[in-house]
Amino acid sequence: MKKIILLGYMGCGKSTIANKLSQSLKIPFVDLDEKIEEKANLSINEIFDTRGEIYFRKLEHQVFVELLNSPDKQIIGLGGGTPCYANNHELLNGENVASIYLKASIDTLFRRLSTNKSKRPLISQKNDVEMKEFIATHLFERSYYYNQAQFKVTVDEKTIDQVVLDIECILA
Ligand SMILES: Nc1ncnc2c1ncn2[C@@H]1O[C@H](COP(=O)(O)OP(=O)(O)OP(=O)(O)O)[C@@H](O)[C@H]1O
Ligand SMILES: O=C(O)C1=C[C@@H](O)[C@@H](O)[C@H](O)C1
Ligand SMILES: [Mg+2]
Repeated sequence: MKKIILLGYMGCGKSTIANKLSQSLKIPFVDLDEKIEEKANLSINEIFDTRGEIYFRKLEHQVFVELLNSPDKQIIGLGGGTPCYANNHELLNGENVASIYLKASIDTLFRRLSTNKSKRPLISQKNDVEMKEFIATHLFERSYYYNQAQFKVTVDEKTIDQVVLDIECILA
């Protein structure tokens, strides 16, 4: 398998799990958000603030396609919204791709994101009540796209190592 793709809502653990999986499988990890920041030479927050979300979504699609077309074996951690724009969800079932949805509940996401929202422009200005409501609605709207992944791993109440093991079983 050339590309292992991890996807799911902000805070579900894509970057954390991909890093661990990368160490365990000895396959390099590429974080799509970081690649976009490199390419634009701006942080995600700066891209949203100065260029707007539509510009970001076009760049996100372009960088995702470039990564998929590269010949290297890679673990790719998508951005939280990647599968939901520009028909990117259709790329989750491409040749040589294993796509895995890291599924987290609203409560898990709220807990993780409320302590860590400054780098996430879609939620950075929201208070706790607004954020919980936003996550619930947004996750519901996005679930159709996340469910296009080939595999699904529930992450609630699991340690990072447990999630990594679950993924290794799927890939074995
Ligand atoms: N299985 C887990 N158990 C406990 N905490 C976890 C687990 N997985 C991730 N976390 C924690 O949840 C937070 C969010 O994780 P991470 O940044 O990896 O999410 P992400 O999906 O990459 O988010 P984003 O889409 O915003 O980049 C981090 O603080 C991380 O340490
Ligand atoms: O869920 C989203 O739409 C986003 C998630 C992040 O990973 C970044 O890609 C950006 O903040 C947008
Ligand atoms: Mg991440």
